[in-house]
Amino acid sequence: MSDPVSEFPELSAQDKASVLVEALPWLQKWHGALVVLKYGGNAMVDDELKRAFAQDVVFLRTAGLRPVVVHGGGPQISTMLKKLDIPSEFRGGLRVTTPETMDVVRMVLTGQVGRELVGLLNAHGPLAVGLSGEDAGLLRATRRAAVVDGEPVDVGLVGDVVGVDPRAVVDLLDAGRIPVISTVAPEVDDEGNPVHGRVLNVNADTAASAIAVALGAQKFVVMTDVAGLYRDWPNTDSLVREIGADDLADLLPSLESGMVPKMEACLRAVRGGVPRATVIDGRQAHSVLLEVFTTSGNGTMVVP
Ligand SMILES: Nc1ncnc2c1ncn2[C@@H]1O[C@H](COP(=O)(O)OP(=O)(O)O)[C@@H](O)[C@H]1O
Ligand SMILES: CC(=O)N[C@@H](CCC(=O)OP(=O)(O)O)C(=O)O
Repeated sequence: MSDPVSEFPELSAQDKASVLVEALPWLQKWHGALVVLKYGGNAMVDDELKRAFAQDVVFLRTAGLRPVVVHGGGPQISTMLKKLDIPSEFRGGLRVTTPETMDVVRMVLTGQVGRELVGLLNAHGPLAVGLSGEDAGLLRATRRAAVVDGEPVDVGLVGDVVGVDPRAVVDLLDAGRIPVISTVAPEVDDEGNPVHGRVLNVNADTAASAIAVALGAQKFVVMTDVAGLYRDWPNTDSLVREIGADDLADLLPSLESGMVPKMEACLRAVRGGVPRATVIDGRQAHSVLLEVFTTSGNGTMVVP
């Protein structure tokens, strides 16, 4: 392989050295750490950003961290449903999922979005392996209802993760691979017995936090399409840099729908033992690297 050329010829040698030196304590702190990254559908609509994300994940792995990617794909599911002329609506932030819609959700998440991410990561070497919540009993979910104006609403084949068996993910990490997980989950009944042949559509933020807790992750990072959590949305002066779990729990009821599953996921992660959960701006190239390896960090950090 020929030597790589500089991607940033406009930076001085001193600037480049400063960036590397600033990263040193963070490289030491996070060496060996298991980090779960939730990659959202809205953060993956631009090819350049997707490639930058793949570079960041491979960077983490090369620096000795253990990254696990959990992805969504809401916009991609909506695009495919439209192409197939299947009507689609959201109630209480959840997609109303008929059996026909579920086939498309599964096809798009596992067969399209997951495959694309695996391909982008593997442009750097044979690292990524894709799996879905259906593989090796990774996820189990029960049916849930959305709540709209205080009333439960039937949203069809939508689930809540009630169990995670992370052993397949750990096996891949131990083999030096990067697991890439799509969040389709087999249905179980209230006793935990499988409901044969049925899979459920689960919100990817919520599933990612359950996976982070089950893996005992040291860090949970959720990418989105805003700079972070705004206390007083959409007032851009109200960006929250750090928030404690109790403060966040008090704020949750006042948040609007898009941010609710994300912040709930962060809260569940820290309450489940993950020391830090961060929401970062997926529209900024290399936001993962900035979050993990710089002192100023990025986005909104939730701490216990
Ligand atoms: N308090 C808030 N802080 C930040 N974003 C908010 C807030 N309330 C609502 N939002 C909206 O939530 C959106 C993020 O949610 P969503 O679109 O579901 O993301 P994704 O597809 O990345 O999972 C933001 O783009 C923003 O429009
Ligand atoms: C139940 C439900 O709404 N599921 C989501 C699953 C995908 C997802 O969560 O994707 P993002 O992370 O890109 O939003 C959906 O069907 O869109």
